[in-house]
Amino acid sequence: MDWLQHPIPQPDQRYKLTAIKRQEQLTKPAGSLGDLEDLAIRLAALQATNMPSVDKVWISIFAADHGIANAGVSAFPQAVTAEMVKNFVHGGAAISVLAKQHQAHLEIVDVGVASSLTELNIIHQKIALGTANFLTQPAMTEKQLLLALQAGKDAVTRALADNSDLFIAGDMGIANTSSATAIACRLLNINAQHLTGAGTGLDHSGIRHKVKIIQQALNKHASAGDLPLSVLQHFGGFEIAALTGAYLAAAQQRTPILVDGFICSVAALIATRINADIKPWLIFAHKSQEQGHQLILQALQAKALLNLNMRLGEASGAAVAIPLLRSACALHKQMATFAQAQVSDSNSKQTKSL
Ligand SMILES: O=C(O)c1ccc[n+]([C@@H]2O[C@H](COP(=O)([O-])O)[C@@H](O)[C@H]2O)c1
Ligand SMILES: Cc1cc2nc[nH]c2cc1C
Repeated sequence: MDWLQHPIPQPDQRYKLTAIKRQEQLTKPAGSLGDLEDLAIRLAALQATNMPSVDKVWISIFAADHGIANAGVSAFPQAVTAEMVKNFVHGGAAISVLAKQHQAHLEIVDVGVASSLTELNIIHQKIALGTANFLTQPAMTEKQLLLALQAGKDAVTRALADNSDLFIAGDMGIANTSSATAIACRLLNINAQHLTGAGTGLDHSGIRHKVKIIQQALNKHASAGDLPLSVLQHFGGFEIAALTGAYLAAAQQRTPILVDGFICSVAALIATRINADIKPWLIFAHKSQEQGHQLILQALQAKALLNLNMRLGEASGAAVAIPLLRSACALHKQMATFAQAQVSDSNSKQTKSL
């Protein structure tokens, strides 16, 4: 698995400078398009082009189950993971609607759903029938971890073969906020109490129980240390490992990444711990309502584009941000410059009327 350590290129500074200059020349007061200007400049540098575009968007949803679901940490039963995968395929899920609305390619990858999905038209890379319960043992073996990371890389290979100019990944897995929370607690050295949230909708006593379980697991695996791959192996899940592998592979291959909510941001955090050079390739779409997301974003020194109180996962928060990226690119490309439109710029002499 030496590919994990492959270098990640820096964004292209020449295209960045050219894009900054162009933004200064467009017919608007300097900086008035705010974060949309930064987005266009970032995308120009990442895509190494004068005119960035996000016309071809690729979305991979990684689905898997979690042994920790047995500990009663989710408001929903484990069966929902498989049921939602069917819903994705049949077009009824939020991400199905959003992918269609934005003409994005949507694929579902089964990396560890507990029930058989062989009849479905999805990518079949099932590693096991869910992770082991990390309360009692490591969530996965080292071999399983490597397979899950590879499944993420494989998704990027398909995205690039399709000439995608933006990569989005999403997660589906009942109990995966417990997995993601435990990982973040260990990587950031924070107690479970400060990071644990409601996930799919636990009430106060449900959250108290979830905190207890996650803290117990953190104590049990104290000797696992805080190296990112060890933490991932101990706390899971297969879809989080696939997200991590996908993000690293996308950045290695110069593809900008639009990151979804809490679970995806934890995968992004793991990826930055494996190779900090990934940072500029990660565009954070939204701040999830999940309690710990703000702390993860802070740790990554990242500002999310949107704050819509969403907490769905399945790449939905990233998908709703696609039009923002498209607007940023369209403005950058199509607005007239002051010279072209013969509009006086801020340096022009004021004509004094007597
Ligand atoms: O990404 C988020 O911000 C997010 C926040 C809360 C819940 N989810 C989704 O809900 C599921 C996990 O929630 P839970 O309560 O079962 O741990 C999983 O399928 C996630 O995609 C996702
Ligand atoms: C219904 C449902 C849909 C989801 N989509 C992503 N995670 C989810 C969790 C639940 C429970």
